[in-house]
Formats: sequence, structure tokens, C-alpha cells
Amino acid sequence: MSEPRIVGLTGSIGMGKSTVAAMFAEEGVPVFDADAEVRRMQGPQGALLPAIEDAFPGTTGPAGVDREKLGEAVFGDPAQLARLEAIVHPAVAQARAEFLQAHEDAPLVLFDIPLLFEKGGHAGVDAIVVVSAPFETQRERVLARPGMTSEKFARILSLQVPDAEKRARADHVIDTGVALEETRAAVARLVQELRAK
Ligand SMILES: CC(C)(COP(=O)(O)OP(=O)(O)OC[C@H]1O[C@@H](n2cnc3c(N)ncnc32)[C@H](O)[C@@H]1O)[C@@H](O)C(=O)NCCC(=O)NCCS
Ligand SMILES: Nc1ncnc2c1ncn2[C@@H]1O[C@H](COP(=O)(O)OP(=O)(O)OP(=O)(O)O)[C@@H](O)[C@H]1O
Repeated sequence: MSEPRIVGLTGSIGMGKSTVAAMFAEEGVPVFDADAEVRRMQGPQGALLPAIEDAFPGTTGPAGVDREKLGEAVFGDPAQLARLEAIVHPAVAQARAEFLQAHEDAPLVLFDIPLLFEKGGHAGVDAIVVVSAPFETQRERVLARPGMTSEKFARILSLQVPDAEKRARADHVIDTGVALEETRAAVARLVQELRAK
């Protein structure tokens, strides 16, 4: 039996991954959303809550993880971030394996993975798609989010592989610095191309 072709979708903060992943879904491609999995497992009654509370006391409650608090604990401190990743990433890998099994008959599936390059996930995909927009556009989008500051934005950026390098390593780049309809058309063309391979 043939296995699905795995497309990895990535891009830096605010570049439009979630929006573009939704466009792939509209084209009928099953999408695994790593961030959504993390949020589910960190949400109310999430499977990761006990381990996170153990490692980061006071950062969880009945509503799940307090993301702002946990973010403060880890984004400025590499050792703490590594500690959190050691809890979260194996669980994401497990969920991804289950997703793949559930879609073993699909010709094409999409893994939406924010940290595809940073965490070595690029080795496990057949093609890499990077979403990218000019820095100013990215900055405007990110700073418009509640709770975001330029300091936090700079710290998160420093943890991510630079956009230029991501683009250089991509098999396909989707431009998200243009009108949504233009991006949607580019996604539709790319899905056709990938399905034809
Ligand atoms: C610390 C947490 C709770 C903060 O949540 P919050 O909602 O405030 O931020 P969000 O998740 O939207 O992330 C904001 C930005 O930081 C980036 N980011 C998140 N985790 C990491 C990380 N481990 N390394 C580098 N960048 C990261 C995201 O890609 C995004 O661009 C959350 O980011 C988390 O649990 N991170 C560790 C798990 C992880 O690595 N997730 C990434 C996808 S698998
Ligand atoms: N052409 C476009 N393509 C994609 N997004 C666009 C475009 N034009 C405007 N946007 C807007 O830019 C924002 C991109 O946010 P989105 O949540 O998709 O980014 P993200 O990369 O998933 O973010 P993060 O890494 O922080 O989770 C959305 O509000 C979207 O509507």
C-alpha cells in the first residue's frame, strides 16, 4: 500500500502558517496542526498538565496551562525551555504518528510544524513549504496580538531559524505578504503540483 506524501509547513512567528494550513485543508488535504495538539494537551484536563505543574509549579489550573505565565518562565531561559520541550515534544510526536496512521490512504497530508527546522522535523517530511512575508508585515501582525511586546517578539525571533534561511532551505515558498486571495490561489496550484508527483 502506498503511504501519503508528507508535506511539512513551517515559517517564523506571524508569517501566516495557520492561515495557509487552513487553505490546504480547504483543498482537501488532511492537516496535522502541531500547535493545536499542544494546546489540546495543555488545555483543561490536558494529558500534560501534571508533568508541567511538577516542573513549573503554579503555571497550571482548571483552565489548563496559563500560557502567558509559562511563556515568561521559558522564553528567556534556554534550560527551562528545554525542560518544557522534553515534556511536550514526545507527546506531539506520538500524536503525529497516530494522525499518519489515520490517514494512511490519503495521497497527501500536511504537517503544520512551527519548529520544523529548529527541532529536526524536516528529516521526516517529503517536501518543505515555507510561508514568508516581509519583516515589516510580520512585525505589524505580531505586535497587533494581545499580550505581545517588541521585547517578547525579539526573544522569540532569536529562538527561531531566520526567515531567509528557512526560505533557502524550502522546496516551495508561499508568499503571505500579498492579498489573501493571491495566497489562496498559490496554495491551490501547489496542492495540484504536489498531488501530481
Ligand atoms: C510556552 C508556551 C506555553 C507559550 O504559549 P503562547 O500561547 O504564549 O505562545 P505560542 O505557543 O503561540 O508561541 C509563540 C511563538 O513562539 C514560538 N515557540 C513556541 N515554543 C517554542 C520553542 N520551544 N522554541 C522556539 N520557539 C517557540 C512559536 O512557534 C510561536 O511563533 C508554548 O509556546 C509552549 O508550550 N511551548 C513549548 C512547546 C513547543 O515547542 N511548541 C511549539 C510547537 S510543537
Ligand atoms: N496573504 C496572506 N496570507 C496569510 N495570512 C495573511 C495574508 N494576508 C493577511 N494575513 C493575516 O496575517 C495573519 C497571519 O497569522 P497566522 O496566525 O496565520 O500566523 P502564524 O504563522 O500561524 O503565527 P504563529 O507562528 O505566531 O502561530 C492572519 O491574521 C491573516 O489573516
